[in-house]
Formats: sequence, C-alpha cells, structure tokens
Amino acid sequence: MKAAIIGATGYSGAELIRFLHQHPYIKDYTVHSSSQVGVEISESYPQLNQITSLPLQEINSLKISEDADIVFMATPSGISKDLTPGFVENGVKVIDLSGDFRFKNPEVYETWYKQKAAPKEVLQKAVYGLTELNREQVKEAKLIANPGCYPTATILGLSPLLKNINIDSGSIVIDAKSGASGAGRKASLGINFCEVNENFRIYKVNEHQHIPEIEQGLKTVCPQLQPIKFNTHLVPMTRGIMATIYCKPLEKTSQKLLVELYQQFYEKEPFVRIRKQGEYPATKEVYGSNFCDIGVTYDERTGWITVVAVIDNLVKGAAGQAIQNLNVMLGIDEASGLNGPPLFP
Ligand SMILES: NC(=O)C1=CN([C@@H]2O[C@H](COP(=O)(O)OP(=O)(O)OC[C@H]3O[C@@H](n4cnc5c(N)ncnc54)[C@H](OP(=O)(O)O)[C@@H]3O)[C@@H](O)[C@H]2O)C=CC1
Ligand SMILES: CC(=O)N[C@@H](CCC(=O)OP(=O)(O)O)C(=O)O
Repeated sequence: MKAAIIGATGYSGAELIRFLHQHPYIKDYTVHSSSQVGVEISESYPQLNQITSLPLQEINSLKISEDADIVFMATPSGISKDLTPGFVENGVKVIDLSGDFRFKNPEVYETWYKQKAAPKEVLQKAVYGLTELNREQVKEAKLIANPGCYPTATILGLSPLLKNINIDSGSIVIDAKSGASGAGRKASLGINFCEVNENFRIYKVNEHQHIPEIEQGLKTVCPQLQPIKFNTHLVPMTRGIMATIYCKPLEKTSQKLLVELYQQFYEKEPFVRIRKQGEYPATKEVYGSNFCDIGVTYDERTGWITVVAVIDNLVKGAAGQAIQNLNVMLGIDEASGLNGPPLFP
C-alpha cells in the first residue's frame, strides 16, 4: 500500500508524515507540493532531518494515480474539489482533510466557503469520516471527507446527549477555542506572534464555516435540531481545541446519570475518554495525541448541562483522524500508528 500526501509542507501534512513514519503497514509514501518541487521536506521541517529525506514532488494527478493507492489531501479548501474527482475515477482512494467534500448539499458549501462546490455526483460518494459515528460507512468508503476540527470536538461532545436525552433542540450553545496552528502554517497578520500572544480574541462571529457542518452532523442524531449558537476564539497556544457546550434537557437528569451515559456510549472507543464525575479535561491532556477527552455535568440550580470536549486540532482534528479512517478502511487495528500517549507538559 502506497500513499501520497498533497500539501505535505503544511502543518496537517507534517503531522501525516509523523504518523505514517510510525505506522506499521504504510512505509511507502510520497510528498507533493505546489510551490517547492525538488526541495527535501526536511528543509521545510528541520525536525524531520535524518527521519525522512523525501524530495517534494509536483502534483501530477496522472502520475500520482499510477503510483499511489491512497491520497491524503492536506490542502486549503478549494483545491481538493478539482483534484479528487480524477483520483476517485482512477480508483485511488482519497482522504480529504479540507472542507470540500463534507456537505451533501453543494449550496451549503458555496454559501459558507464562498466558492464553487465539488461536482454533486462526487459529493454523493463522500463519507463523512467522524470515525466513532460512521465506522461502517468508513469501512467501505472510497472518498473520506475528514471532519473539521471544531465539528469533531462538538459532535463527539453532543451526540450521546442528543441520542439519549430529550434536549431542548433550540438551547444548544457552543463556545469554542483553538490554538493558532488551527489556522495553518501560512503567515497571516491574525496569527502573528504579537497578535496572538497575551491576547484572547473572538473571530468569525456568527459566520464560521463549521456551523453548517456541525448542524449537518447533529441532525443525523437529532432531526428536529434548531440552528446552533456557535462561536470561536483564538487562544495564545499552539495546539488544542476546547468546545464548551451548554444545553437544556427537557427532563430532569443528574451528574451521575450523564457520566454513566457518556461512559457507556463510548466504552468501546479507543480514542474517546470520559472524565469521572466532577472532572473536566484540559487541552494539554490530549496534546499530540488522537484522543478526544470529554467531561460532562448537570447544574441542579439552573437545570443546564455543560459538556467540555478537547482535542488536538492537528491530530484528532485533522491528521490523526485521517490515519484512524485509513486504518478502518484497511480493516487493520484502528490505532495503528496512533498509539503514542499525549505529550505532557
Ligand atoms: N490546521 C488544522 O488544525 C486543521 C486543518 N484542517 C484542514 O486541513 C487542510 C490543511 O490545513 P493546514 O495543514 O493547517 O494548512 P497549511 O496552510 O499549514 O498547509 C496547506 C498546504 O497546502 C498547500 N497548498 C497551498 N495552496 C495550494 C494549491 N493552490 N495547490 C496545491 N497545494 C496548495 C501548501 O503547500 P505547498 O505550497 O507546498 O503546495 C500548504 O503547505 C486545510 O483544508 C484545513 O482547513 C482541518 C482540520 C484542522
Ligand atoms: C484557529 C483557526 O483559524 N482555525 C481555523 C480552522 C480551519 C479549518 O480547519 O478549516 P476547514 O475545516 O474548514 O478546512 C478556523 O477557525 O477557520
């Protein structure tokens, strides 16, 4: 099995290299770039010195189709929708880390991403790769739309509740925060050190592109879902996402019941860990790992539920989940290449 990584010079691409390097089955892969053909990947990433000296190759779809069995698209949204249909037609499997194949309805993509959507017939072939909730479809998939980072934390955080408890479907509020690597490696004023350091900022208020993705995902478990309230904040840290989620149950519940519900819901999942009653996860507890850690509580005084879900945006939110999906597609141990514990402190 041979893989190709397009967009290998980006943060998610570099994470894919890190995981493939420790993967027991996929040793053979190529790296591709639109801007640095011929340069060794370790020139972009000195931490890869003496680990890999692969030269960056051009993005030649025909050659990649001949050489590779699976392509990872780690490119900005808007690139994969043009390249992926050709790979799929040539029988090459694709895992797309961008937003291009996440929506069944192309109009939703065009409204929120403000660019033309992928062809409808290819969109229909894509499987939304939130592994824990779509494992059976992932097994058969030829094209995976790897979920966005915020949707991964939010949908995993809310699904046990929406599937099992009567929630006021208009009450859901998601207050989400991300480290700066979520914006990718390309330089921009907003992620300049001086603008991020010792600062805390809300961004894309009411217009984040992950709003429709979260609604689409949650509607599969709660068809009557009302529009969600979702906002995002940039935190002065490198990696990590925390989604703090509030909602109101229509029936009385308790902390104990909720923790048990979450533990049962995810008991067979290798990458979802539920905190004990009264304990809540922090982003550093999943740093560099494919875990999604969740804490849940019920406030007897207000009658509101709070869920806290954390992931590493570059791992469970991007490259790690892509490898997890690859493992499921190959029918091998789902944790292959992803076994390492989080990096701490
Ligand atoms: N960062 C994160 O936490 C997450 C990112 N994602 C998604 O994953 C994808 C990659 O993100 P990330 O790694 O952060 O992004 P980066 O900006 O770090 O890297 C993207 C890479 O794409 C390549 N690229 C840029 N323009 C083009 C083009 N026109 N044609 C082909 N390749 C191009 C560039 O490499 P080169 O110049 O060498 O071609 C660049 O290194 C994005 O779609 C992002 O939204 C999803 C979840 C989380
Ligand atoms: C901190 C930061 O800027 N994060 C990015 C995450 C982008 C992303 O992952 O984009 P797609 O999932 O749509 O491909 C953002 O909030 O837009």
